[in-house]
Parts: sequence; structure tokens; C-alpha cells
Amino acid sequence: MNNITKICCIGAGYVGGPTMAVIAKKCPHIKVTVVDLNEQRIAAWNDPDVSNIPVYEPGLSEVVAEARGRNLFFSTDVESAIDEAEMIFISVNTPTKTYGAGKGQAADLKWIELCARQIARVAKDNKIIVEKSTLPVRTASAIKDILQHTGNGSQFQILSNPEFLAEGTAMEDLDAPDRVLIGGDSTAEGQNAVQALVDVYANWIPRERILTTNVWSSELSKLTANAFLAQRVSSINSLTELCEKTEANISEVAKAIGTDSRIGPKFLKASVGFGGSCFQKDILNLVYIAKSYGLDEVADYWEQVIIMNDHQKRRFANRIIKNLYNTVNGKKITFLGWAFKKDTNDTREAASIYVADHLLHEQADIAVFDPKVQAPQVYADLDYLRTREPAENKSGVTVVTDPYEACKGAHAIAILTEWDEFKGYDWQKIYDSMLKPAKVFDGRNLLDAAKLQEIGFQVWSIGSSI
Ligand SMILES: NC(=O)c1ccc[n+]([C@@H]2O[C@H](COP(=O)([O-])OP(=O)(O)OC[C@H]3O[C@@H](n4cnc5c(N)ncnc54)[C@H](O)[C@@H]3O)[C@@H](O)[C@H]2O)c1
Ligand SMILES: O=c1ccn([C@@H]2O[C@H](COP(=O)(O)OP(=O)(O)O[C@H]3O[C@H](CO)[C@@H](O)[C@H](O)[C@H]3O)[C@@H](O)[C@H]2O)c(=O)[nH]1
Repeated sequence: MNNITKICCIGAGYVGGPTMAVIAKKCPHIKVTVVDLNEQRIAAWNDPDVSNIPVYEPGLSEVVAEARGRNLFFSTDVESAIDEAEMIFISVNTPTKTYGAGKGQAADLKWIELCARQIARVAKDNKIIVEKSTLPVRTASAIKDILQHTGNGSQFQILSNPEFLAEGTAMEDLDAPDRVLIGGDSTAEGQNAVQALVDVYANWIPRERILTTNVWSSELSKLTANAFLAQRVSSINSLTELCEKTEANISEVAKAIGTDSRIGPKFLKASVGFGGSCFQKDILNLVYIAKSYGLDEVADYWEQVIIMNDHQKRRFANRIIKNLYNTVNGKKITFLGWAFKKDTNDTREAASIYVADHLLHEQADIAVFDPKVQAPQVYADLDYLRTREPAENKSGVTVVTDPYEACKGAHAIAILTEWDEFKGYDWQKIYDSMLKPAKVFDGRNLLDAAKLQEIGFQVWSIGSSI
């Protein structure tokens, strides 16, 4: 089975779409079919105008335009794609459970199980199943259990191949990853399957960057990588508060420690708090797994990363309230940015949602501008919290499509996402249109605080006493 010619990927989301587009681009000899139950999403992937594909990532639409219809296909016909493929990637969502045992911590594997059952029902010959979704360690054994009982004699090999791309840089990350990780069984059949997947990636990735391990190490490495990355953000954020009290400056501290080659400069950018669909979910999952083995100290250690992140988001909102003379009731506060980071339209777990929610409790009047996020998404994010009626979210928040319009008449501007375009705005024009004193709360340390102060703004940057 070493020469794979047909791949299917179940799940056409932020991972399935870009990952498969890159495989299709790099491996024109492989037919790649991405399937999803969500008809609207598949229709968007198939939109003749590639600028309408459902995931915004710099460089993605060009790759889709090149490969779509040649060897890259998007379809809702899940069964045919499973039947046809030699290798099936499972790239469905694995969110935190919102009910039952493990509620609020464990990963909800409902969709993974559905995939396994569907493969078991449809497959008529041997297949390699690749876990691309982020999964709790030992999930492969559950998938195997389901697949081994098909009764039709088909053989399945389960591989773990976690994805490490970050949104906003997905295409670069997929093009030249630090490493690709593949976990498989140590049996001859398992190693054959590993080799088949290594051969796919070796079409463009140097062999020495393709790491192979056992399945469990691979599954656990994904959760560990995210826990370590998020821990760095919480560590630097924990010190922002101390900097504000002591006249130290967090950017200077980050630079000073980041030049130590043992620490390194990346992931030391202080912020309003990390967001995204992965960090919180994966750490909570790690915490849950540790607890389920009775490892309470291990669980507590990692949970602290989330506690610090929640504190940072709340602290930012409280800082705005305090600075606006302890009341934001009826005051217009403009959010520049809603996405969880720049260069993506993804808003899952974005800090903006929680900061807005906190300010809405205080009856602020919020205006939102984000270059890539539209109004329905903003309201859906707030409604998902279920902290107030949807009508109240609608009346408390206005989503504006022009940044200058968004800032007009505002008491304060809060920077929630580090979009580059915010730096190039005409800040004098914005200042002139605002109520005075005009305040900027920079949750990303994005703007030049000294320049804004020269214009007349009162500026508060995270982790400095400005
Ligand atoms: N978003 C990221 O940057 C990122 C990076 C690395 C890993 N991951 C992991 O990858 C997985 C997918 O994440 P995502 O962000 O792409 O999620 P997503 O929600 O964007 O996409 C998942 C898709 O799977 C589809 N789906 C669910 N069940 C299905 C089924 N039974 N049959 C067909 N389609 C089905 C959904 O309709 C949805 O479109 C998660 O486990 C996540 O933790 C995400
Ligand atoms: O120094 C930093 C770095 C990041 N962040 C924030 O942390 C969050 C996550 O950022 P990032 O990791 O760049 O984006 P993700 O797309 O969430 O990617 C993470 O989560 C993915 C899903 O598992 C993994 O594949 C990636 O390797 C991992 O970086 C965002 O809100 C960032 O603004 C900071 O505040 N400071």
C-alpha cells in the first residue's frame, strides 16, 4: 500500500481545507477529496470566486485556485470519498465537552466516533486512517476498536499525525513545517502505513523533518506542544501586571530574556490573553486526562495557564472601566479587532468576546471593527456565551465596516487584534472625531504610544507604566 493515489479528508475546516490544499498542490499525482457534512461550507469551498472560500488564510485562495478541479475536490458525498480512498484523514472538530462527564474539560469525541463508525460501515477494503484532529492520548485505541468490528475482514491501520499549523501563517507552516509528526504501531503493517504517509509528505518535506514515534507519543506531543506554547504566553502575561506596578517594561523584559538562547524570543508577546480554538481546549483536555489518572498536581500545574489567561482578559476590561472613571454605562468603546489574532477570520475563543461580555455587563456601548469578521459572527460569539438575551447583545454592540466610522464619537478605543493595518490609520483624524479625553487601550502593544500621546491621546499599553 505504499503508493497512495487517493486521499480523503473528513472535515473541511481550518485544518482540513488548508492541509489538503497543500497536499494536492505538492502531490499532483494524488487525488485529494475533502468532505464535510456542512453543505454551506462545501459550497463555499467550491465557489467559482475563490475569494469566497470559507477560511481566510494568506496564500490559500491561490493554492485552491491552482489545484481545485485538477486533483483537489470538495464534496458532501462522504461515503463515496471514504469508499474510494486508500488513506483517510479525520480532521473534524474536537471541542471541549459542554455536557455530562468531563463537561468543561474533556474533549468531545462525538464527531470522531461518528467518523469511525461511518468508515466502518462504508469501507470494503484495507485503509489507513490518519488522526489529524487533536485527540486525547489513547484515542486511537477507541477508533481501532470500532473499526475492528466491521465484520467484513477489512484491515485498518490507525496513524496519529497531529497538525501544528498556526492560523494566519498556515500556508507557510504547511509549506515548510518545523517537523511533521507521525505515530504508528510497531508491527510490520503499522510501519508500512507509517511509511506510506512519510512518502506523501516526502514529496516536499525533507526526510529529517519527518519524525516517527509510537501512536501514544504522537497524540500526547500535540497536547504538550500547545500547553508549552500557551504557558509561555501566560508566563509573559503574568509579568505584565508586575511591570505596570514597577515601571519595568514588558517588551524590554521579553527582549532581554528572549536573547538567552535557552529561552528564545518567540511566543513572548504580551497580550490581552491568548485565544483561538486550540490552546484552551487542549490544555483543559490535558488537565482532564491528568486528573483521570489521579495526577492532581500535574492537572493543577497546567490549569494555572488557563487561570492566568482568564485573569488577563478580565484585567484588561477592568482597566478600561477604571480608567473611564469607574463607569462605562452608555459610553461608546470601540474595539479594533475581533479575530483571535491577525490574518485570520477565526474568532473562536478570541479575547475580544470575553472583554466585550464584561463591558456589556457594565452597560457599555460597544462598536466593533475587524477587517475580516462580519456582524453575524460577532453576535454569534456573544450569544454562544449565553450570558444575556441575543437582543441585548444586538443592542449593546454595533458592528461597523469602516474603522473611522467605528471610532467616531467614542470615549475609548481598545485594540483587541494586532492587524497591521491599524498601525497605518490616520490617528489624528481618529483623535479629532472622538470625545475628549480620547483614550486608547492597546491590548496588543501594537501602536506607537509616544506618537499617539503627541497627538493628544491618553494611552494605556499592556505591561508598561505609560
Ligand atoms: N484550527 C487550527 O488552527 C488547528 C490546528 C491544529 C489542529 N487543529 C485540530 O484539528 C481539528 C479540526 O479543527 P478545525 O479548526 O479545522 O475545525 P473546524 O470546526 O473548522 O472544522 C471541522 C469540520 O468537520 C466537519 N465535521 C464534523 N463531523 C463530521 C462528520 N462526521 N463528517 C463530515 N464532516 C464532519 C464540520 O462540519 C466542520 O466543518 C480539531 O481537533 C483541532 O483541535 C486545529
Ligand atoms: O507571543 C504570543 C503568541 C501568541 N499569542 C496569542 O496566542 C493565541 C494563539 O496564537 P497562535 O499559536 O499563533 O495561533 P493558533 O492558530 O491558535 O496556533 C496554535 O494552536 C494550533 C492548534 O492546535 C497549533 O497547531 C499551533 O501550533 C499553535 O501555535 C493568539 O490569540 C495569539 O494572539 C500571544 O498573545 N502572544
